[in-house]
Amino acid sequence: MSVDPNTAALLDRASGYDYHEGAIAVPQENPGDFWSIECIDLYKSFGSNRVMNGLNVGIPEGMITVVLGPSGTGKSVLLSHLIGLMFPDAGDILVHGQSVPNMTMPELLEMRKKFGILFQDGALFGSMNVYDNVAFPLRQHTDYDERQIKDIVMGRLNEVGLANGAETRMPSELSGGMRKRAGFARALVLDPQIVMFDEPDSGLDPVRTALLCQLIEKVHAENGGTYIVITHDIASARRIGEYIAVLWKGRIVQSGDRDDMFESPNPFVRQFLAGNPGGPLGME
Ligand SMILES: Nc1ncnc2c1ncn2[C@@H]1O[C@H](COP(=O)(O)OP(=O)(O)OP(=O)(O)O)[C@@H](O)[C@H]1O
Repeated sequence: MSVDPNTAALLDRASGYDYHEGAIAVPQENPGDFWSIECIDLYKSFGSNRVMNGLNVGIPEGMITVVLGPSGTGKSVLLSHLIGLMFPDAGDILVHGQSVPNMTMPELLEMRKKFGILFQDGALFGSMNVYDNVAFPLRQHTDYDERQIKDIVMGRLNEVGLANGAETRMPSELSGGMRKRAGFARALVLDPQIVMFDEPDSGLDPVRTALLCQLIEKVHAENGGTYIVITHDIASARRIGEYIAVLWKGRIVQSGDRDDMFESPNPFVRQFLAGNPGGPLGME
């Protein structure tokens, strides 16, 4: 399947700028030293819909990376590839230097233990209260007794500001922001090395989005680890993105440190980060 001529022309123009696809070229002596995750020349189509179109990006170890792009541009598909829920038609994904598409099922299951994921709506089990939701991964994947589980669950709930009686409430009794915080606590209970957030700002007003961003930064500062935040919210990217990758039409237009990105000479990136409807990128 070929890329439509307008897209090809815009991507060619974008590739004339310094940073395009450049970041992945940073050498590392040992796998995982610098890049926690590397996506190399990823292609993925659903029928005639090409979603990943030669995507290259590195996710730096130990930082908060924001993957920013408009709706429908392949952000959730990218997340699914990182944890081996989807596989590329071509290209490779390395997690700490190991190729995800080439893993056996047991290796995949082991690799996924590195990840904690906060889904858009928190993805809580509706039939369990907040405490049992957060305890669930511990009961599934560890031999801890209930006293140890309680220590961890209440510690994590305290961290996200939900250890104040909210633990006994059902998900349907929580606000959208509380559901996300409960999902965040659950994503952390197994001490993941990599935490992914799929549009943490979706459905939240600007103040609650800002508070959630503050919480993500605080928890990251306390726990370390590699955080990947998928969003189309530029304010969130500016607030928490130490490293930012701009995704458009299944490719990374530019990635780099926040300051480099917000001072980018690349008109595509400038348009994205300014949220400006006028500019070289269209939303067609
Ligand atoms: N399982 C699937 N089967 C077929 N097409 C899919 C599948 N998953 C995603 N797509 C398509 O891939 C494209 C990208 O979808 P994706 O959900 O990754 O976008 P997104 O950038 O996360 O968008 P949003 O910000 O709206 O959530 C869309 O055209 C979507 O229809």
